[in-house]
Amino acid sequence: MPSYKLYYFNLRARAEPSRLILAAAGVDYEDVRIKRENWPAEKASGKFPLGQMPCLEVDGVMLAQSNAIARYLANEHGLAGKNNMEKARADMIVDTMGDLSPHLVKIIKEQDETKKDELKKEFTSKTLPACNTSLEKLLIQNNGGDGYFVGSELTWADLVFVNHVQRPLPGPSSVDAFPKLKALYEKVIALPKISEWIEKRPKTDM
Ligand SMILES: N[C@@H](CCC(=O)N[C@@H](CS)C(=O)NCC(=O)O)C(=O)O
Repeated sequence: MPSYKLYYFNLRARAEPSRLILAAAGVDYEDVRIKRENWPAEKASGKFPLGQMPCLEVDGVMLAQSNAIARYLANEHGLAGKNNMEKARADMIVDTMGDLSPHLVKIIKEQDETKKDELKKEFTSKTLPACNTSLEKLLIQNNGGDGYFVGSELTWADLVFVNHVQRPLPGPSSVDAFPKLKALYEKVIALPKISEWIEKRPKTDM
């Protein structure tokens, strides 16, 4: 088993899918959480290939880009899908959630509180429900929506979905109106390795 070091800020955000994958796989790793005040020096050190985090160090080799890292870990630990079609469906579901990122970044970066509230309202009333509608449709295409997103076993798409539901905006109730998604969320967070990680992980705002 390689030695893994996962570098990020003390946040769930872009690193949490990889942490959930490592938890589901029962793999040991070093969860390195760099303090904001130390980041400029770390960034300037040249250690991080793109000058950004998350990064995963695998036996001394650095990988950047959160989705590339998560997909690599999923492939390594049997959570990517059983064949290329399953893998492509898992990617499709992950990318569907990834389409929300620019909206979230815009909200986080907005300094004007009135504009921020407007963006949040737009996100919670339109953007997020549209995404969840698409996700539920994709879920129902597999086993009528009563299993996992892909095939017959847990994949990283289900774990990225857990992080999607637990996003700080608009809060953990975002799938209440989507019964199949809600049932999937509850099933995945109840898996022993996942519930253990959620219980013990550092408590952060996002
Ligand atoms: N597309 C990249 C984006 C990475 C990214 O934006 N990282 C931010 C934190 S979420 C960062 O490192 N910011 C500090 C900086 O750019 O100096 C990914 O998904 O990993």
